[in-house]
Amino acid sequence: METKDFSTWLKKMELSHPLVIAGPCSAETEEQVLKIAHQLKETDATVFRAGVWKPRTRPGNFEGNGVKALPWMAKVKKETGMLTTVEIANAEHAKLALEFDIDIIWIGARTTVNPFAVQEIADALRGTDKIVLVKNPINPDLELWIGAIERLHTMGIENLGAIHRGFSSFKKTKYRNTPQWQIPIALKQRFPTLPIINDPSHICGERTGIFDVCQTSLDLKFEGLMIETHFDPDNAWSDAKQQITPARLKEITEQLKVRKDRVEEKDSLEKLNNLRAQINELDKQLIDLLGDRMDVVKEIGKVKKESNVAILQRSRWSEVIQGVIKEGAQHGLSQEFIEKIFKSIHQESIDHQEKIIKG
Ligand SMILES: O=C(O)C(=O)C[C@]1(C(=O)O)C=C[C@@H](O)C=C1
Repeated sequence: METKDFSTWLKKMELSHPLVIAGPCSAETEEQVLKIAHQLKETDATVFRAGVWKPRTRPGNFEGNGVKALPWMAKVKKETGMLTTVEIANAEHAKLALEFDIDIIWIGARTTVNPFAVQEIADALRGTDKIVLVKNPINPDLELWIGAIERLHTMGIENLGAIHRGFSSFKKTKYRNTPQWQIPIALKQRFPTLPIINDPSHICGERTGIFDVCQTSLDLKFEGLMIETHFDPDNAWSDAKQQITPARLKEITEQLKVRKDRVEEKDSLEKLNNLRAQINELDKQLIDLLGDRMDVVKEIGKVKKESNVAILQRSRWSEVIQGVIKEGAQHGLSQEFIEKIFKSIHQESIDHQEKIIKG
């Protein structure tokens, strides 16, 4: 599967810009759906999205109009020429989406987490030539995301893609769902041709920040954007805070910069090569230093073995962390970054000392 070309469906669209999927969080009424779709005709949007079945975290919220809204999507396609897409969460939804000729079907984040549900959907969609997009699971688990894509591929579905909507976290951050960009990047490394669509609406959870997340995703070579759009966002029946108007969508896509794959100008290329040579040298020094540090850690391991002392030394480790955070700040390095790196270093130290103590 790694070597397959998954981008055919996107290439066939012959777009001169990243794919834009837009439309309301929920299909509220036929009038609302059609009004938004007609306003989107003035934008770069090629695909119209609307939630028909809405999985909600807590009960008592609007859970979508269900099958009743599917003919509205057909009307959108007929009146505007846009392709249509809805989220499905089970095999029954999958069958209905096929029956109503929805062009792109996406599997939601809360469904991707459940391999049984994904398998039932894959069975229901077996052999379809419709495009199927898989949102990342709500938990940061790349293998689960890939597993869902594999289940669909095994059922003969070739037109595949992924949607990155960020990941739930217990820790409060400025995002509704933290992007954890390293995860979609790792997906791209494994499946270089698999189109990945970014969903800044669910990452941000509010309007501000949408532009920045879009720009980051384009800088990381994502193939498209899915943005929740409503003519009256404040009065939307779901996710009111994160929807934007079609006019704002137009502004955003006009301001976004799509960058080239690589540097072509001779002078810049020379500069870049020089800087990369410096990076190579510095990386080598970093590894040498890490190796030296680990040699000292191993010596400490021997002392601990002789004295029968525990590997984990919490107060010493706090002292180390406090020191490097302070040092890092002087170099403009964030506390989060330093903590992440030193957590890995600490783990490696513990692994080495365990080997010494046990051996
Ligand atoms: O100072 C020690 O006791 C060590 O073993 C070194 C080290 C480190 O990597 O800095 C490793 C494990 C301990 O929890 C604390 C610190």
